[in-house]
Amino acid sequence: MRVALIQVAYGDDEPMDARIERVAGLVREHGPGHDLVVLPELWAPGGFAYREWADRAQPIDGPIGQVMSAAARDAGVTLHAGSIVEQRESSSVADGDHGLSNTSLVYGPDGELIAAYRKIHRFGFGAGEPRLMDAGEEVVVVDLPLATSPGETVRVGLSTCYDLRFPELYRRQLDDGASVFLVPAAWPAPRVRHWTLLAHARAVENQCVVIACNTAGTHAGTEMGGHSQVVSAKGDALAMAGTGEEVVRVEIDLDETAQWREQFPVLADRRL
Ligand SMILES: O=C(O)CCC(=O)C(=O)O
Repeated sequence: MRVALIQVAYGDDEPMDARIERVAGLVREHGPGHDLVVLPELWAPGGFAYREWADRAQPIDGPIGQVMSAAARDAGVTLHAGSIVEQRESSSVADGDHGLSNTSLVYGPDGELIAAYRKIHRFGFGAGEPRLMDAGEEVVVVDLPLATSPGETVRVGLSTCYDLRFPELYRRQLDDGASVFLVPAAWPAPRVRHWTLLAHARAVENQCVVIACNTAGTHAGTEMGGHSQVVSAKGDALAMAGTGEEVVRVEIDLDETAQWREQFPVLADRRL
């Protein structure tokens, strides 16, 4: 499986509309020839731009979704478009809810929406996400089409940033058949060691590939950590970005995951 992670860098001075066009251009430029392109969490509204989130919220089929769907189609790739601040339909907003979710969107090479995942674990310890957004409740595992091998799919589990700290979520995804975990993030620089450590831990303990795309640059006073990474099911770093804007390209041998699980059958020793 050929994958490109686009580690987007941004600051406070780039208007959201300009960034949406710029990132769509990056998908069109770097996507062709890959099976999957992955973008970071909340790259359009700003991962830590709490004050702007309400104004920048959109429904799933809003302007960001439309531009990302077109970019996936033009590039002929499956696109994990990172996440948006989703303005949910009033029918899905319960009493006391904010009506907003941190929602990841995945499009197929035909531009159709394949999956949406609402971040389950909200980051901020009472401020930020828990104060402004509602927690997702659904574990999402989905078969993604491989654009360069028509008819073939890979089963992936979706999660977002802070979710990486909660191993039980990944066990659920594993039990639902995932062999790859996709993790967009806006993970800050001061804790980037946790980011790399936890991605390796999730890969090793579940014998799954981890594809984790972080943000770069500094916005809303928060320096992002970069270091987007792809970790094999054996726990080897197949690719690791630096700290700036970067496109990381990697070819993943999906057969190696099944071979490793057979060769070192640790999952068979679980006691439930
Ligand atoms: O867990 C962390 O250290 C960072 C999490 C985060 O920034 C997020 O979920 O947006």
